[in-house]
Amino acid sequence: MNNSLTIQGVKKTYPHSDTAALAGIDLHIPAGCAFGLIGPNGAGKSTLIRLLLGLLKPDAGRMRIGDHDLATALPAARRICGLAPQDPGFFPLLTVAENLRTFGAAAGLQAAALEQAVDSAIESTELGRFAHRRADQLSGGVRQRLNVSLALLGQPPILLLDEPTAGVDAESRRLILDVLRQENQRGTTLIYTSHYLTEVEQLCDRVALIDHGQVRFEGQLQAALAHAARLLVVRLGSPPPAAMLARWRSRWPDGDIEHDTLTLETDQPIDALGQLAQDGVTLRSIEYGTSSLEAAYFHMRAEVELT
Ligand SMILES: Nc1ncnc2c1ncn2[C@@H]1O[C@H](COP(=O)(O)OP(=O)(O)OP(=O)(O)O)[C@@H](O)[C@H]1O
Repeated sequence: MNNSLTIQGVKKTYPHSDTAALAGIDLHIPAGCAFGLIGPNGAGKSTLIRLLLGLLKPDAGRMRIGDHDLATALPAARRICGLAPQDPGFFPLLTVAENLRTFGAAAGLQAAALEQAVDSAIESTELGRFAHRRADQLSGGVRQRLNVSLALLGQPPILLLDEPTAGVDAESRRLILDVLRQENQRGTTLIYTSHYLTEVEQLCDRVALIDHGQVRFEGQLQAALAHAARLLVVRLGSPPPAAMLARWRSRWPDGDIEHDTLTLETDQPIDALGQLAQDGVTLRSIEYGTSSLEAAYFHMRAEVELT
């Protein structure tokens, strides 16, 4: 089965808004990939997920899920996607098991297949002891486990997960990540949005940074991390005086200077440190060669601000 996704030239402006939520998105998400969508609040991540689910219509562009073009075959595309939305849509007065049965039936599962799908979703998210508890009486972590288990119903080959660990305790968070990793190892394609970059780093093999409705970086996680490994991050004793700041901005036009922190992408960290020593500044700490998605994220965001 083809469980890749392709997004071409997708644009969306909400009614009564004068800025585009998505200003032309092109992405290809390969089959079986764990794809992290990252970006600041309001970047357009949830809008993209809503468009992929057909909850919104794009103003321009095309989207394919598997072999299905969303403009002409939305129901078929929806059938191969499981969704964990940012605001869970389950019924508060129904129990966990009743919610699962209701959603499973709505997705077309029946009789023994429905019971088997419900049991399997409960088991993988360890919801057994909450099966008969009403959804509105669940803690935050267990609610999100239910949200994820609804996405898993019937083992769809594509999962769209919009911040499924927001507000979740460490235990439920680990459980959710483990479940998603196992799904991905079975070949399920994941599209995963989160503000927790360490999670994205643990789970995903490709990432896209979205900002102001545009893709600012897309590629292998390892490429983003390699990028971060060339970052020199220097924390100064105090913010540089205005004249020095101006000198640095012309010396390192691509550098980022935020209060008392200078970030440069360079292969020559010793040269840069030598120049700082000549300027006579006090250094509080120096980092080079560390690679985390968080470091890469801040650098990519700084680059966006420069453009
Ligand atoms: N229903 C709506 N009506 C009007 N504007 C909206 C609506 N939903 C989102 N927006 C706007 O569209 C832009 C993109 O929002 P979106 O929710 O897609 O961002 P996001 O990256 O998911 O943010 P977050 O990380 O906070 O969830 C923002 O400027 C937001 O204010």
